[in-house]
Amino acid sequence: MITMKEIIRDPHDTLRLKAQPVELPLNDEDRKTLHDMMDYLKRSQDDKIAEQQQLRPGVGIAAPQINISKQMIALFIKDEEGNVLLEEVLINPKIIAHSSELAYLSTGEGCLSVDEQIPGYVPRYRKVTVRSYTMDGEMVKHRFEGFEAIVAQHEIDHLNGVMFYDHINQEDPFKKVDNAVEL
Ligand SMILES: O=C(O)C[C@@H](Cc1ccccc1)[C@H](O)SCc1ccccc1
Ligand code: NI
Repeated sequence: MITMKEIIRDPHDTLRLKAQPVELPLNDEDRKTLHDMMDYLKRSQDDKIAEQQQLRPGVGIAAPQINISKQMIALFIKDEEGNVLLEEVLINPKIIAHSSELAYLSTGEGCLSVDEQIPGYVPRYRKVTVRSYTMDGEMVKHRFEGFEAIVAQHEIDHLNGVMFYDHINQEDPFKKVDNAVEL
């Protein structure tokens, strides 16, 4: 079971590697890893369990964050009423198209692998089309926009050794970003 102990922290080297593509169909070990990642997200969003197990809430997690340098991501996003908006795994994902328009969270971003707060806007594409694969090796295309697109890009960055703060304007972290919507 994944707890905060299994989540590696900056500046661990693995967070800066380009993760390896996984072989399809997934073997049992990789299937278990993905299941454990999704299970972490669900437990982390259950207030009681998160409190008991001292978990930081997450809406996404990438395998490199548990020191597995493979191209696997779990996404789990609910709305305020607790309805599931997105429950998806991305295997060997690639952004194959994106809007010219950008978007960023007015609150900036955090990361389960970064213990300190790093303030600043993180500009990302407002819409992305992601090609990825199912556990059985079927190719799928996902179109994400808004918050879901931001989460997907944050996680895909982890597969490329990129951290959210790499995108923050060092001179002026809260500088308004041209051609971007603030979410
Ligand atoms: O570290 C991770 O990859 C998981 C992050 C992903 C993330 C951070 C900021 C913005 C989008 C995605 C965790 O989900 S951070 C916790 C969190 C929880 C709910 C909403 C936003 C961020
Ligand atoms: Ni992160």
